[in-house]
Amino acid sequence: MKPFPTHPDAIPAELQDVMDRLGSVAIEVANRIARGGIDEDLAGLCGTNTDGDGQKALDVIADDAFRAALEGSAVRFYASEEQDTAVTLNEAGTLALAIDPLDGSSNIDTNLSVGTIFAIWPAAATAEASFLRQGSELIAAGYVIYGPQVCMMVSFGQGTQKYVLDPGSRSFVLVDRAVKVPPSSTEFAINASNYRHWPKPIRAYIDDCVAGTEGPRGRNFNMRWLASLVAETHRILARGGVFLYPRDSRKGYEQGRLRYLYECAPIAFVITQAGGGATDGENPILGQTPSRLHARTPFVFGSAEKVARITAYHDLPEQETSALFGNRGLFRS
Ligand SMILES: O=P(O)(O)OC[C@H]1O[C@](O)(COP(=O)(O)O)[C@@H](O)[C@@H]1O
Ligand SMILES: [Mg+2]
Ligand SMILES: [Mg+2]
Repeated sequence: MKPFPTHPDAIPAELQDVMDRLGSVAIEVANRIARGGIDEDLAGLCGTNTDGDGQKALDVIADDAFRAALEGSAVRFYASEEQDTAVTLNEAGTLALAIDPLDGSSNIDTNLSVGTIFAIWPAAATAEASFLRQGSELIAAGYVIYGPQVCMMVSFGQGTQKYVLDPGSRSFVLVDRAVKVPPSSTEFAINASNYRHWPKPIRAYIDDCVAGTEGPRGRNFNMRWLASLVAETHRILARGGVFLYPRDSRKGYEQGRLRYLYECAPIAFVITQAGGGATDGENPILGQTPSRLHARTPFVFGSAEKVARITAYHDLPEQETSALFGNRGLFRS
């Protein structure tokens, strides 16, 4: 049995082959995670990547495995969060694939969900031309979550589909062909330890949520932070809410933390195909063009109405965002 079933919307054969290869590696990675600590230490530090992030053993294992499996496929250019530059895998290939081989790697030793995020564009003449373009030109994107259940969420531009790994047959099974982000929820996700570094509109939005029934929103909210983008995305696809990783005043966080190619563009594609919203706080993520492979961007995504509300906070006059739950113009209209 093929690891990734034939897609109901009949995707091109070369894309189907790439999905099979991604599916098989994901199954291998899931098995390796399940056996972590028995014969290898997957959380052991083994270097730093081009962004200066510490690399864990599993970051490198996953990157090597995906790259090796895609050799000989239609993937011409392979750009990974773990590599300095894009790698040419097949001069005759027609696709360009960007990957975060292991997302949420600070969670490996805590046995919380981690994942793999991928984005596929048609290949252009060079790697730069293939990757430094708008996210709206993606032809496919998705992620695998290695959690209590292994799932793949993927979009080929016609909605978002959910697959669950059947460990018995070692193949992904389609369980929902039109996943939708629930429009309402009282949950938000942000790393609140950075509050003092955030821009005013983000502080104002969170102040109003935290004020609960006593603030301008007039209801209580709940907060989550898993430090694993795939796990946050999966929760938002299941029950709505909003995720924020804004730019902040710390050195190196001028454009937030998350990378456009390997994280934000693919997650934005999956979320918007599921009816949600995805911006940098003000403008749609998929309308942007990264300036370099490892470019970062502030990232806000989730239930469309919440994402739009956060954009509206950026349009408020300075005196309204600087006052702790002051008379936000938003609520007077
Ligand atoms: O530790 P912080 O600053 O809260 O950042 C958490 C974010 O970093 C990430 O772990 C970055 O991903 P990597 O593990 O691929 O570097 C995201 O998954 C997560 O949203
Ligand atoms: Mg990541
Ligand atoms: Mg990673």
